[in-house]
Amino acid sequence: MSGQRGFLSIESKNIFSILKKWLYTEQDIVFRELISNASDAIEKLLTVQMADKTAGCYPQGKITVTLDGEGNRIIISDNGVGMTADEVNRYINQIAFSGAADFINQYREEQQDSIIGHFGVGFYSAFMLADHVAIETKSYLEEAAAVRWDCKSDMAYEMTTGARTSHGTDVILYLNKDNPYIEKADTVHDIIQKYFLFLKTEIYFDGPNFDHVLVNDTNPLWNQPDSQTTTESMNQFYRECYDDISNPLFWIKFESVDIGLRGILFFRDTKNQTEEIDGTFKIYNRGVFVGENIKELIPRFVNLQSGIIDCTNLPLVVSRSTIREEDQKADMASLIYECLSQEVTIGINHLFEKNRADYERFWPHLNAFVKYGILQDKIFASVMTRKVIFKDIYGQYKTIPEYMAEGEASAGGTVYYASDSVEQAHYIKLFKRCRLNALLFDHVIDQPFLRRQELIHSNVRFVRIDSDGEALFQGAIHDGDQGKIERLTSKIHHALGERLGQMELKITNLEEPSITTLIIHDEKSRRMADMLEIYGMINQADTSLKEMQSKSTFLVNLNNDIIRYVLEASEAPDPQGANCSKQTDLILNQLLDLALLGQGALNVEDVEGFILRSEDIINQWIK
Ligand SMILES: Nc1ncnc2c1ncn2[C@@H]1O[C@H](COP(=O)(O)OP(=O)(O)OP(=O)(O)O)[C@@H](O)[C@H]1O
Repeated sequence: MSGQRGFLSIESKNIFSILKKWLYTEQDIVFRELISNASDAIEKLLTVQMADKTAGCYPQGKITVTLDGEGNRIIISDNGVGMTADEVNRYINQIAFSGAADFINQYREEQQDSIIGHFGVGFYSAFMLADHVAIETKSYLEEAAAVRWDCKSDMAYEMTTGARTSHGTDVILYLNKDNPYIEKADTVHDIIQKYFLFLKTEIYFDGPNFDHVLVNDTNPLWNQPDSQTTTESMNQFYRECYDDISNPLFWIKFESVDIGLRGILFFRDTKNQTEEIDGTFKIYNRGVFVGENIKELIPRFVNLQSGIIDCTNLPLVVSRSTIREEDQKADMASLIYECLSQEVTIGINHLFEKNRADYERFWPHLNAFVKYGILQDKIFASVMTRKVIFKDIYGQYKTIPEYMAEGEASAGGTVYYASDSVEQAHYIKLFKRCRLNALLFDHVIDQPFLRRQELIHSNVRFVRIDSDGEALFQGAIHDGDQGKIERLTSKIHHALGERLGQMELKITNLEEPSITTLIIHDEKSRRMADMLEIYGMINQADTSLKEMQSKSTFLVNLNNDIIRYVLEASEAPDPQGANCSKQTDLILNQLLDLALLGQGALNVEDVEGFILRSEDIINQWIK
């Protein structure tokens, strides 16, 4: 071939100037671009072979990256389709594909990293590392001559007869003095592995301390049939891929032929941490790394777990020859997004339906994930809302429909819940004593989850265990009670006076005789008070202000021995001269304090009175 010289076309100037700006920012992408081209060339040859039965049988595709320290070169070789002189002219010299130029112009104003990270600038990225780039290539076509192309970054090129004897391409980078790779074979190996860990074509690396080392896994687990994968292989894959010392709890393998998507979602062992942290989602395009945790592709709640997807139609790597319209890109992204929502929904629902024991065993790790998913994702919510489980106060897991079906406490469409099993321990015990049930809503996500449930199910009321319980404890007034109620009311007002504050007094016969007194909140006003506290409008310690905000009732059980004693106690001095009224006052004050203590709402000022009265009672015993 007689030498051909020329200058690169005008559009390439744009690319060069942009590349210069990007210099030193993300030089790793040179490897991504050039190895992708090599892999494409091998794929093209396979396509030719499949389409044309008369075509020869080509050797298995192979890419070799060589770090030549002595020659100060990096060489990327493939045995793919190669290029004829005409193709080099068309694809390399005239990069005048207007689409690409437009595309680059459009994005040049944007943040540079995001452009180069997501959209390949192709072969010309080689000039980020090298002042001089050469191509040695030979087309697979019979009779095609080998071609050598040399270009120094002054934009002039020269084409001469090449040295290759077999089809394929070598791209040779004569490195700049200040390139960061020549002494760092380990770094180069790791970069290739980062981008091409799962490429279908074998990639070998040669360099100081690397003797033709295979870099990638050409048959990743998500491409293998289930019969070939074992629990141990999955566990090992997960631990290595996500640098975790624990095995995953379980995984979901999925595939959508329509959009060319395959992947695995690993459910992480969160070790019962109360604050779950995000997982890592790795995204590949035909085994080429695209990015991690890309929010346009991975539903937010799915990203609480770790996973991997490989999609042949990913929009984020845009080939110069297949630049897609913006709206099409957005469509593909939302298809992937929806597909992931669906797969996760199917997987978790399957676990609930087919293996409830494991679903419950994993629940501490899945709790926030499932509830967050319901709050955030319509598809997931439509299936999983009725399958959220809560521990009840007896330690059994139940869905809300299961709890409602039990009757008793849920009569009238009410779900009783405890939001803090320590703070509300007194009421939990009370519920147990009355053989009633309530669910534990004690995760931080439970309150927003509950509010959403109320919006959706207007016929279900959620009531905290210490609120609106009067109906639950089934108070009743019998014939002849009226007189007792009046007498007791007067004794209570005499004893407690101002201490009752805004509280309503209610005297009734509760079915359960062991309950003496109870403070019951009005659910609505209690929530209002809690909200004011959350927004800092009420100080947490300021229990009296909180009380004022939340309407509550002081419930006194006529069907209780202590209350009967108070009721019957004479107000005249006894034969020893003791003042009986003083004694009932003391008992009633003490009962109010105990009710407040049960609520965790005893004021600092009241504590002193409570201690003195308690000592008084002990003194009366020991005398
Ligand atoms: N190793 C190779 N073997 C055969 N042809 C190649 C090789 N490298 C590049 N080419 C040809 O040169 C063209 C331009 O490559 P370039 O990497 O610049 O763009 P692209 O691969 O089309 O798009 P992208 O911007 O995504 O990289 C390719 O489309 C291909 O036809």
